Amino acid sequence: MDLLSLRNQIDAIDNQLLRLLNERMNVVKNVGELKKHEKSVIYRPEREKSIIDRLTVLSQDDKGTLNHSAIEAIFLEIFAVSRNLELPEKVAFLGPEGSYTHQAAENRFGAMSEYIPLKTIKSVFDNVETERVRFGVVPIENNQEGTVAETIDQLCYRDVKIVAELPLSISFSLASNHDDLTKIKKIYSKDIAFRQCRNFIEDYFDEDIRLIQVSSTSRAAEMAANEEGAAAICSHIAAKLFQLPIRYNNIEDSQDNTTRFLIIAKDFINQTSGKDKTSILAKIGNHPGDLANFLEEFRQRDINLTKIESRPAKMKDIFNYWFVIDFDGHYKDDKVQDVMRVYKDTITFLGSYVKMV
Ligand SMILES: O=C(O)C(=O)C[C@]1(C(=O)O)C=C[C@@H](O)C=C1
Repeated sequence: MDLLSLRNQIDAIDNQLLRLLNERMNVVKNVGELKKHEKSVIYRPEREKSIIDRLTVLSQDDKGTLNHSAIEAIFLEIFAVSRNLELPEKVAFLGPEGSYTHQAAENRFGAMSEYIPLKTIKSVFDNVETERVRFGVVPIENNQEGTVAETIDQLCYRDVKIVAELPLSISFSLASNHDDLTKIKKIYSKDIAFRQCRNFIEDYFDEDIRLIQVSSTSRAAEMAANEEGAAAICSHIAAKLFQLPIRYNNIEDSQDNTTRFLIIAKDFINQTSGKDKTSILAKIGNHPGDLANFLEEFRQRDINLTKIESRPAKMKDIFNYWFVIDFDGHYKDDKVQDVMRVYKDTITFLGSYVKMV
C-alpha cells in the first residue's frame, strides 16, 4: 500500500473522529446548561478518572494499541475543551510561562484555558481565595529536593481546598535553532538543570562550552531563541513557547525526578472516586501523648496515613507545631467522618481528591 492511500484512510477516520467529537461536545454543552441551572461544579476529576479507567479496560479487551497513558493524554485534552465549553475558566499558576508548573497546569486544563502566570505561590493562593481565578496550580513537593514549605504554609492559613494532585516527571530538553551541535557555543539554563544534566553536557559538548545561568528555564529558552550559537536546557513547554526546536529529550542523568503539584480552588468538594486521598491540617496540643493519641484514632480505624509533615504554627511566644496529614480515603467515608467528629476542633479539612501517588 502506498503513502497516499494510507493517508486517505487516515483522513476518512479523522473525519469520523471530528464528527463524533462535535457530537460529544453538543452533549457536553447540555451538561453545562444543566450544571448552570443546578449551580454544580464543572470540574469533576473523579468522573474523568472513571472514564479513563473504563476506556483503558475497553482498549485492553479489544486488544487496542492505546494504553492507559495514551488514553489519558488524549482524553485529558478532550475534557479540558469540554470544561471550557461548559464554562471558560481561568487558571493561575506559579510562573513564569514555560515553567514546570505551567506544564502541569496545561497537562490538566488543556490548551484552551486562560492561564495567568503569577510570581509567587502566595499570589496564586490570593487569586484563588478571592475567586479572581477558578483554579490555581502550585508545586507541593519534589522527590529530590523535598517539600515546598510555602505551599504547605499557605494551605494552613488560606480558605481554599485541594481539588487534585498531579505528579509530573520533570524532564529536561536541549533546544536550539541549530541542529548541528558543533555550532552551539553556549547553553542557557538554571543551576539545578545544569547539575541534573551533567553527563549529557560532558558527552555531547567540548570542555569550552559556556554554561550561562539565568533566572528560569523559560528565560533560557527565550535567550537561546534570539541568539546565534546558543541552546537552552528547558522544559518542553518553554521550548514550544519560544518556538525553539527541541534537539534532545530526557537529557537528565537520573530519570526519577518527579514533582507533585496541587490544583487548588475555593470551596470545592469532590465526589468519592473509590481511590481517594484526604489532606487535613491538625492543630494538635502541646502535651505529652497528644500526637500519639491523635494518630491512635487513625490506627484504630485502619486508616492508612501516607504523609505527616510538621510546620511551625508561627504564633508568638511559643514553639508550637501544626501537622499536615495525608491519608487514604475520602472525607465522606464513615471511618474518616468518625475521626473528624472526635477531633472536630482540631482538624481543618484541606480536601479529598483522586489519589495519583
Ligand atoms: O460529566 C460531567 O460532569 C461533565 O461535565 C462532562 C465531562 C466530560 O467531558 O466528560 C467534562 C468535565 C468534567 O470534569 C467531567 C466530565
